[in-house]
Amino acid sequence: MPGTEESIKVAVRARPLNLREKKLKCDIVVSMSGKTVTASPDRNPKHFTYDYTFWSVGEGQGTQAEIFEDIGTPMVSNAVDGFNCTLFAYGQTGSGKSYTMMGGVPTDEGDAGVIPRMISGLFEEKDRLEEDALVELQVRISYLEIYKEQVTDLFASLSANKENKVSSYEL
Ligand SMILES: Nc1ncnc2c1ncn2[C@@H]1O[C@H](COP(=O)(O)OP(=O)(O)OP(=O)(O)O)[C@@H](O)[C@H]1O
Repeated sequence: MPGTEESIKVAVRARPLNLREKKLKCDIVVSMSGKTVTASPDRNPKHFTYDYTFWSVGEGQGTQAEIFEDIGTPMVSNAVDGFNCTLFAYGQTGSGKSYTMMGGVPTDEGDAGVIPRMISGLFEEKDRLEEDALVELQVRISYLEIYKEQVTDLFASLSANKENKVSSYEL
């Protein structure tokens, strides 16, 4: 991000155990302290340091609002300053990518993910700057999924594509 030492920031988020994992009485095999994540803390611990860590395992911890505050807000202000920004979610299936990016229960505002929060923030900034007649801003958005080396345009099925075909491209 401009104005900071590193142009790429990496965050890790732990999600709560799901029902299946609870039924199986699975153990949580990571711990977090500050920016350090420890894998297998009880035997053969391995430490990894990130720019941000979000525990999200207990109630009210690592909330959607905190993720937006730490990651989304600086990206909105950098985008408004004219820099290209990318937010990229990576993780195995069921690890919480969609929940982090888009959110959970649609009717619960507190559950909204980083994308809807960033879009609101972006348009608030756009309105504010245009009201002051400082600039005229254009906003362009694309929404892509990369799965098994296939890039899929997730907006394609929502737009004018009447046959409901999703555009995708081989990498
Ligand atoms: N931080 C979290 N707090 C509460 N629930 C979460 C959290 N992260 C994920 N979940 C829940 O875990 C489940 C799996 O999450 P999600 O669908 O976001 O995973 P995913 O990585 O997008 O999976 P896939 O790659 O299979 O699409 C969902 O029911 C989601 O609501």
